[in-house]
Amino acid sequence: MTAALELKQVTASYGHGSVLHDVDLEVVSGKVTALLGANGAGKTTALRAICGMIRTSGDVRLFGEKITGKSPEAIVRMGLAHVPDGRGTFAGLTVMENLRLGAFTAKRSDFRRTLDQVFGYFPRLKERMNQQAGTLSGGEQQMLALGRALMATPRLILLDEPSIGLAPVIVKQLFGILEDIARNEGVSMLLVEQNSNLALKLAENAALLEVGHVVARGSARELAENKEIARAYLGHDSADEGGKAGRAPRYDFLL
Ligand SMILES: Nc1ncnc2c1ncn2[C@@H]1O[C@H](COP(=O)(O)OP(=O)(O)OP(=O)(O)O)[C@@H](O)[C@H]1O
Repeated sequence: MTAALELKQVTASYGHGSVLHDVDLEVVSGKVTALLGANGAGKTTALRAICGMIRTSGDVRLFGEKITGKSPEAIVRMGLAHVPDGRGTFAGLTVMENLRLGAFTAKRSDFRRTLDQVFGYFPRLKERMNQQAGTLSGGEQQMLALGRALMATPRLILLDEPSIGLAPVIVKQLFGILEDIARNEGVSMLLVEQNSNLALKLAENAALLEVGHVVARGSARELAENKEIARAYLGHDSADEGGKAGRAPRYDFLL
């Protein structure tokens, strides 16, 4: 089966030195892949590189079609949606106006059906459709960011830290909805998440970035059950055992 997303030997920079180095990564069609790593490892940069937002070399393919070098708009039109860190909703626009903006690349005839689907997942957005996005709670804004992405009828969604700043009960609800979207709509996802335990529960596969290099890759279960990785990255860190993020060895057996 063609991968939803495939990166081969991808290098990316902000103009100075490279931040991503020869990254290979895959998202299986219809599945969730988690991209994990410590602060500054390059996770957000990887999402920006995929979206065409920064200078990138190597091969990035969306459902088999090369997208390296294409404009962000062209890539969105090919079926990719990006829910960025900080959510990226327009604070001065209403919920409905934000959702309409999300639909700008979608077929007009899909609008009503997609809107009903979004309101089905997020009834709170329907209740608040005339409210300014900037007045929503953090959880509602994250729902709006996801709803706006869904309005583009994407085949692949890139999610950057959806749980950040949200109360645990809202995070649980949000991840339940992400699971439903992946399962019911067959939408593929690449999920960047600081909360690795949560991400590995949702994802089938995962990759671990360290200073711009992929140092481990495998099924989510393999990564979750690996003691060294768990110690270094998954919140079971222990100073006695020397497991500090950023000092982990390479896990070549998983590459
Ligand atoms: N706009 C930018 N211009 C220059 N350098 C940047 C920019 N954004 C990020 N960087 C640098 O790129 C490296 C990777 O940052 P990135 O934000 O991708 O990491 P991350 O894994 O997403 O971490 P975090 O979880 O802290 O956001 C860091 O060294 C960071 O300082």
